Amino acid sequence: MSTDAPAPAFRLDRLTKDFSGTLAADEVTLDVPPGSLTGLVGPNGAGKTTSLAMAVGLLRPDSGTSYVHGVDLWREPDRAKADLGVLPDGLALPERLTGGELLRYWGLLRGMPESDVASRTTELLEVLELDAAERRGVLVVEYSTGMRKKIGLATALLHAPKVLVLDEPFEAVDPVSARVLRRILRGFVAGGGSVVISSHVMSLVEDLCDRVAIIASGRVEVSGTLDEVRGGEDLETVFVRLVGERAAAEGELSWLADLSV
Ligand SMILES: Nc1ncnc2c1ncn2[C@@H]1O[C@H](COP(=O)(O)OP(=O)(O)OP(=O)(O)O)[C@@H](O)[C@H]1O
Repeated sequence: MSTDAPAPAFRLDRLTKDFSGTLAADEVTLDVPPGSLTGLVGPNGAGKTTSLAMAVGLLRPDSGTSYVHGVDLWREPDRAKADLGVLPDGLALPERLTGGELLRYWGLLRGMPESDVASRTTELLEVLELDAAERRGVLVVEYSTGMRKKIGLATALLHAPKVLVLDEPFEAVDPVSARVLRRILRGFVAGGGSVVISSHVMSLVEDLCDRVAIIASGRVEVSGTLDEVRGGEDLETVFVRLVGERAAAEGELSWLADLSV
């Protein structure tokens, strides 16, 4: 066996899901090396959320599994999930709590020591700029979409996981917070952590990620380092070529073409 490449920190291994005839994920396979930041991109309905949900244990695959540092997540979920921080799509949070209360609840549920939960909660609320809302006693149910995304991220980070899986973490997040988040993720990776994010923003993936996978119609079309996948072009060009661009039909949306009064 070759000893060249380190064992992946996170592996999606032939994950497959058929929703009553819709093959949402077709043997989706992806290796995330330790200390890397992988961007998962693909058009709407490509299977990103389905694949990530199966990979983190939120959706049972028809077949295939995932491994967190070699631990089979579907065979040993408790062990695998201890090292996993997840921001799922459409996170359902206990809403009648403040952000701080939610993090405390989450941390104690994870079995963390109270003092760690308290100090990390304070720090996370401050770094993610949720501390002012906390002082006003704002409940999560009253949070904006971006604030909900940030408190979701805080729950993913609280227990210092080794692998982060974040479904569209930058969606609805303001530019200042996005910078903070990029800084957090870069620091996390520099410390040996591994990250998978899904995103529709090619420039963000090119700026942040060192690896990328393009998924279309439930299949990983290409994956590798950013440079391998781009092959000298920009990511959007490669993406559109692989995924296929819909040609404009003559007269398309003609009712929008002349809005003169
Ligand atoms: N619970 C479900 N029941 C039936 N079909 C589903 C279900 N969830 C997803 N699908 C279908 O599976 C396919 C993949 O959906 P998925 O949400 O994984 O795509 P995605 O790449 O995350 O899309 P987007 O970029 O729009 O978020 C789509 O055809 C979708 O309609």
